[in-house]
Amino acid sequence: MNLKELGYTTRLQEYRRANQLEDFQLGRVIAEHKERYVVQTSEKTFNAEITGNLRFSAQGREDFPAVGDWVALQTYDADAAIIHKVLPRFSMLTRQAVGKYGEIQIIAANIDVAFIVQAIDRDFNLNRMERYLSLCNHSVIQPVILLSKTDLADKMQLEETIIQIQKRVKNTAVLPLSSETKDGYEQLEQFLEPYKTYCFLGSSGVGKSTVVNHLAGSEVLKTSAISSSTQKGRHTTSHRELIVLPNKSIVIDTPGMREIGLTDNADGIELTYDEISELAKQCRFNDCSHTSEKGCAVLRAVEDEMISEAMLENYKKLLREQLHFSSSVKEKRQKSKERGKMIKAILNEKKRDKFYD
Ligand SMILES: Nc1nc2c(ncn2[C@@H]2O[C@H](COP(=O)(O)OP(=O)(O)OP(=O)(O)O)[C@@H](O)[C@H]2O)c(=O)[nH]1
Ligand SMILES: [Zn+2]
Repeated sequence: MNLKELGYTTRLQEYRRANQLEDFQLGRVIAEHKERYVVQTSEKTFNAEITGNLRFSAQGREDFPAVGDWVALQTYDADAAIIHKVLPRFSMLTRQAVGKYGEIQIIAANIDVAFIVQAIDRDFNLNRMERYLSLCNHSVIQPVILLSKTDLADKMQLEETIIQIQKRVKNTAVLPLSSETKDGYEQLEQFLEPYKTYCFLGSSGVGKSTVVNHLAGSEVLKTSAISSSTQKGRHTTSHRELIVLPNKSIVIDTPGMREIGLTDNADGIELTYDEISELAKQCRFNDCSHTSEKGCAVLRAVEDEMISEAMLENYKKLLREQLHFSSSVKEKRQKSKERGKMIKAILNEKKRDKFYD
């Protein structure tokens, strides 16, 4: 497999040259296991760890490698390597780390297109869809909505659902798909370009793995079938989350997600709700909260049924959430700064005491 087949671009090549990384091997992270990484190079896969330097200079999760990352590595054994550098990402999908408030988790790096998968049955939820859209819009990731399991609905329900989506979500392709009947697969395959990287985002059980398996064909189906359900206790090399399809598109398999908390994401939200953002410019007050203010252009648009009230409510909710995240990050930074100052003061005092002893 050459690097191009893993998604290597001329931009990365230029970066490698400009930063004297040509003595290192280059590879893409295809799986991650608690600071241990499986990296695919043009020749083989390596089990890799990061250098101590990289770990100690890391300021947050963003500085560690993630699945989809390009890394410069030095091999030291038949299948072991050390990661020296994470190459700049062109996109990064993040969410709030579950159970760790104010911390981010990287879902995947260097993604071109994200399919937001929702099944037409119980899973379908417009608010959640907008949440995923905000995630994609925050980075330069093109979102496509994949409405799965369409065989579970009749024609009318399908049509109504698509209209419902299009009313709320503008400028985004909606692809109805059934892995049972194969309806929609032709259209899906038209979306998949060689050497570009895709991921399928959505709740558990919406049919993401089934789609990837169908696209991959029987040969990769085996590896996918193993990697889908429980990943515990398996040797890292057998597990890969980055799959190259027969048409040379690259798919990063992400786990089903129950929670998708937003991180520092105001721009992603504004882009997702560009209609509201545009209208807000016409509100009488600059800091209008669009709740009860006089001269609010957004509320007027809701009254005129130009935009839906549910959409406005979700917009506000997401904004509140990301504000909360941002301020808790700030608070954390402030606290650690204060702690640093305190330690410094104590050390200084000790020094002084020594001086007078
Ligand atoms: N009726 C119907 N069932 C489907 C379809 N696609 C998948 N399923 C079924 O839905 C269940 C879940 O499918 P998966 O592909 O494992 O779902 P997933 O999104 O990958 O789930 P996680 O791996 O947990 O994230 C399986 O029992 C599939 O057989 C479909 O198009 N129609
Ligand atoms: Zn307003």
